Amino acid sequence: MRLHGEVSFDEDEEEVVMVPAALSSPLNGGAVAVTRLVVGYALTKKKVKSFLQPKLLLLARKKGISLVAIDDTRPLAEQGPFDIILHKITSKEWQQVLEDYHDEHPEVTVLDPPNAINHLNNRQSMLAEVSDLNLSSFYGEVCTPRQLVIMKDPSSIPTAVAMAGLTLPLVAKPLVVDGTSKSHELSLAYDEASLSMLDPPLVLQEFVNHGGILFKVYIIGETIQVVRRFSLPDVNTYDLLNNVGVYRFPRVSCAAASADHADLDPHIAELPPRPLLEKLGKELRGRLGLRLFNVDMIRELGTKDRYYIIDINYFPGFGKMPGYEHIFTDFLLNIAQSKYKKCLTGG
Ligand SMILES: O=P(O)(O)O[C@@H]1[C@@H](O)[C@H](OP(=O)(O)O)[C@@H](OP(=O)(O)O)[C@@H](O)[C@H]1OP(=O)(O)O
Ligand SMILES: Nc1ncnc2c1ncn2[C@@H]1O[C@H](COP(=O)(O)OP(=O)(O)O)[C@@H](O)[C@H]1O
Ligand SMILES: [Mg+2]
Ligand SMILES: [Mg+2]
Repeated sequence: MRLHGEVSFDEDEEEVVMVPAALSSPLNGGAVAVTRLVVGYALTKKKVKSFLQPKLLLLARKKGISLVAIDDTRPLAEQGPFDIILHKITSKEWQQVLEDYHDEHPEVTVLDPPNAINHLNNRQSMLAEVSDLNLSSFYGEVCTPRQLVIMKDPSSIPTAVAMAGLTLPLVAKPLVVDGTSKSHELSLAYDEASLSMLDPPLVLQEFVNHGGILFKVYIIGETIQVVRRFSLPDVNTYDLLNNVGVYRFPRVSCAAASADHADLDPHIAELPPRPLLEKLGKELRGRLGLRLFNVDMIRELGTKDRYYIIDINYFPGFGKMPGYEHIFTDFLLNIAQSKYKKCLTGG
């Protein structure tokens, strides 16, 4: 572990060690840690605006965390040194730069490793990781809707759907998730014949009625926070019998507008039990190899504890989370603290 400074002694003759982390407990021999943690970030302008809010920057500074913009016009190796690199850039070039840099600097924590993030850039591999969760002993069952991947030939879709036995209506989602607005252009299909109007590659996912409320489960390291968001309305039999075609629908649930204070049916609005969320978070961190993500989860209408994961997002809009600045800065310091403790114990 690279120390930023050197051992020195303050006026109380206390050994003061400059370490790249805020250690709340005294160091060996009673030294008190002085903190400085350097976090390099590679984020789009839009993300910088939504995530690096003044309240985060202020608290980070108070906690001895320097947030440094990575200059993508200069070699990464000439920048830093960094303790942590935080990023959300989808280009292959950036991924290669990051992987080469990490080969040279294994001591730098990359949040999160590009190869783990790539799993979420495809709506098939995204959910494949969580299709066989077995959490039923933790207050509920969590699964994923049945879905079918269509790579090409739209005319083949109606037959493929009939062969797969998928139940209408279906949500059509672009297969690739790459941060563009196109990857969020979703449609609802009411009948099989209309499916041939769709534009592969896509995934067709069975629509699950869930009372129009979705749970956004945000995960930052070991911290989990769940919020309610408005979602698509239920589709009843009448709708199915009296609608044909494929309908594009706008982005509904990423709006910051929370449904947490809406007047909702308690059976629909009741949050998933905390033990379930804790177990789910632990499972997903392990399976996905990620520490910064969220999960769109719905409870099937009429059930008490049957949940479906319908979407997983890397480095989502944490800025919308109440109190995110405290959660995120503590998360960064905990990373450095555990690295430094490992360094002290040779672990
Ligand atoms: O896909 P969702 O569920 O709308 O979540 C979005 C999504 O993560 C989006 O990222 P991207 O898929 O466009 O790359 C996030 O945009 P930013 O990275 O600019 O923040 C949104 O913030 C997410 O919304 P939410 O945080 O409500 O899940
Ligand atoms: N299988 C589904 N059943 C019911 N509603 C769904 C389903 N899939 C998506 N939705 C609705 O569409 C919204 C967007 O779908 P999602 O998979 O989260 O795409 P995005 O990555 O664009 O957020 C969800 O927030 C939810 O409201
Ligand atoms: Mg979503
Ligand atoms: Mg998404």
